[in-house]
Amino acid sequence: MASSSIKAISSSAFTASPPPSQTKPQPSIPYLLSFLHATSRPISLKLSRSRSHNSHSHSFLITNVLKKAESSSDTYLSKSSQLPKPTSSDSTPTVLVTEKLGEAGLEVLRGFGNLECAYNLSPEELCAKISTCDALIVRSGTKVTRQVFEAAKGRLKVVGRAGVGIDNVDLQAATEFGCLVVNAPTANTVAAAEHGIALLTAMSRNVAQADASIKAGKWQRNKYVGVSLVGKTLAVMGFGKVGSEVARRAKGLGMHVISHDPYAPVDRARAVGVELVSFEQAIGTADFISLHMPLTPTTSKVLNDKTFAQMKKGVRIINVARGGVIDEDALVRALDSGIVAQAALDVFAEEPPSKDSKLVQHENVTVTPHLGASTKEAQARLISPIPIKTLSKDISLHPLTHRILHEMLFFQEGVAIEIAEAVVGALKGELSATAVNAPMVPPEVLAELSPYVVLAEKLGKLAVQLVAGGSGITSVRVVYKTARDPDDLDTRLLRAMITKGIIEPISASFINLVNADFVAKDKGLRITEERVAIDSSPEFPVASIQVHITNVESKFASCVSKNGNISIEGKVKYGKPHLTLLGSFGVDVSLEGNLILCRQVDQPGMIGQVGKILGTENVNVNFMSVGRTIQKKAIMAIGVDEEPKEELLNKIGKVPDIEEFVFLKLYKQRGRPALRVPGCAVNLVYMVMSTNTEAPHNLSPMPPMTSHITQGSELCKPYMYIHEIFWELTGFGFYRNSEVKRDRSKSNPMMGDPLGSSRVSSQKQNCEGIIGPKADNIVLR
Ligand SMILES: NC(=O)C1=CN([C@@H]2O[C@H](COP(=O)(O)OP(=O)(O)OC[C@H]3O[C@@H](n4cnc5c(N)ncnc54)[C@H](O)[C@@H]3O)[C@@H](O)[C@H]2O)C=CC1
Ligand SMILES: O=C(O)C(=O)COP(=O)(O)O
Repeated sequence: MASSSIKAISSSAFTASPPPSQTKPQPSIPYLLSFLHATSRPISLKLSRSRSHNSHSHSFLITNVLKKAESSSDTYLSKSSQLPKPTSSDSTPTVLVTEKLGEAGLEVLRGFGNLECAYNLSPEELCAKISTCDALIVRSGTKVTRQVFEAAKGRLKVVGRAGVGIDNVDLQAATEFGCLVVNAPTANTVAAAEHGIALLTAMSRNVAQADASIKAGKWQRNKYVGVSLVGKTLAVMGFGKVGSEVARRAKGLGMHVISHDPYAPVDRARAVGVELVSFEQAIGTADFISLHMPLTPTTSKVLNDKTFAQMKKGVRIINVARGGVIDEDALVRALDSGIVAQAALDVFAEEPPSKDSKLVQHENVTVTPHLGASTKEAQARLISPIPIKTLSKDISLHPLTHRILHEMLFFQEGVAIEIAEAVVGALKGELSATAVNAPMVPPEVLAELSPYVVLAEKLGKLAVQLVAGGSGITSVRVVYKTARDPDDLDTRLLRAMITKGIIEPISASFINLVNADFVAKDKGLRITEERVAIDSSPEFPVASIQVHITNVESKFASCVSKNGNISIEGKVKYGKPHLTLLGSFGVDVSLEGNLILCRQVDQPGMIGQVGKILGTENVNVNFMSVGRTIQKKAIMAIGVDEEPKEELLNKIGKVPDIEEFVFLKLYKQRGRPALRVPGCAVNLVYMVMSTNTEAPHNLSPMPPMTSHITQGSELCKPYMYIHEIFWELTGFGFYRNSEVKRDRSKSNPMMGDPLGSSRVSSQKQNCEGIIGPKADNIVLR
């Protein structure tokens, strides 16, 4: 059990630096759940639409703790106080869509909140509108600049890019403002690949030019002799989703396909029969070059005078990626000199390009107006290579699971639905699977970390309240005791929640996974993390979390450890956060409600005296714990539901032999802290399918659960339903309020122990037990 080694696992070690003067992130209107807002509930309450929390209403006894940071952000704080506070009337989120989106996606958005479609807005008009919007959905035609985030005045929580390329969104600004950016990375892949192939074939046979010629009354058969594709070498630059689909199709046309992509796995390319080669080899040997990389500082103008000079004379270029990856003036020169025989372009550095653009007007250039993603199927409809009826006949399934299975196995959803669901999910406080500027925490990691996430935020809140006013926090050390290997413990979420717990109560900032590190750095707060390896079962991710605040004075001397730091430690017990160490004193206090901590002489009668004071003032005590210390001292921790009046606290302070006491406000958890994680349905259905195709028939609704699935669209119900079952019955820590309890007498040994081990692998087995024919081994109440 003893700690065997200590090593730093990661660190967001920030040196105090003055915050940028003009670009302060503004606080969000705190009605959204989870990581996207400041709220008393740290984790998304699934399917809930309650948005009535106002973090600004919490009063704290501590002031001036982040003195240094606050004094340097006076302007920001005073500005923030002018922000509109949420009211019940504006609690329905507003989503602004600035470019054409498929009707199916708009329908999802309408079902969730206020939808406003305003196309062709000028930058000024967008800025004027954005402060009334919670989400913005754009395609490639809207530039979401820093000015837009500034103009949003903290209300904008998510930007949805209905497509792949996010080069039109200022990601740095979004992150600084704590605004999540999500995209729809898969729905238009096939469309873009097909357009690439369309341009390849059209260009090689002069289709566009010949079409224009014949419409102009000419018949020029000799002029438009084309080139054949079969046996020619195509270099696919960027072997990602689109590039690999282009490669697959080009091989079908009999081409020899090579690819350059510094990050693509060799195996994936080999599986398609494509050889990965160096940049020079790719451009030096290809007859056709098709561009499929993102526009980044590295790929900007990657085709330029120098690289055109390295190409085979007469090479043909296709660009369905981004105009900026080509130096367009250099391409005109290469076309004029004959190095490049032809080019087919869907994208341009400036869109739309100027009417008299030499490139667009060049006779050897075929152009389309950024149409890569523009098919009906990509934008809105489902693509179904296998008809539903065929599938249903082969595998007899409950209707509830149809949509999930089809989508998983056979369907690709349109961009509109993909982005609408991502944005709605983000507004509900879920971590999005398509987040672009937040770390992706896989669903199974999220599931097992969830109780620790609650603990982390509570420890942050507690620690900051133990700091005496006037001493600025600059350095926080977090220690995780864990039996897990470093690779098996992702602490970003825990660090973000500790940061949130420390900073939010004492400043106008709001913290989420997107901006936690940025805000900490901005406030000159250095957070370092350490791992203490313990010799025990790695079943649980973390055995305990310690928060140490260094170089500060405390208002409760008992929480200062021997090395002079404010030190607290917490553990998750039975799915609930507990305080287990205060300074050098062991305690065991459930971190719910508010907390009164007293240090007293260890003698009979103390508990009675304090209890009597609380009782006469009608303050309900929900728990009490006394920890003895050496030297005849004791620490008494009292959990109270209400916030006691100041006179009452003074009375406690006057009890003889109470040497010091502190009141800490931790807020009561409202509702059931639970987490809806995208992707669970897929895990579950995968499991069901792989083990028992009959099982979905047994997904008949269980009454206590159905109340949770009545919200939301019909379309979502199967998901919600399966999420409910999955989490209620298998996600450890989610049956916190005893809604789900195993009745051992009815346990079915064939089905495994449904509330047993909580590791991911066994969760799947547990699901089998629960979703299988005999689900009566679970009692719901
Ligand atoms: N014209 C249109 O309407 C559409 C355009 N696109 C664009 O197509 C491009 C590719 O999209 P996806 O395949 O979905 O993205 P992806 O992220 O799946 O693939 C991009 C690939 O480029 C590779 N890459 C990154 N840097 C590279 C470099 N320096 N050299 C070579 N390869 C590099 C990456 O490793 C990755 O494999 C993006 O620029 C996207 O914006 C996508 C959809 C529609
Ligand atoms: O998804 C992409 O990257 C695209 O370029 C598609 O752009 P669009 O949504 O059609 O404006």
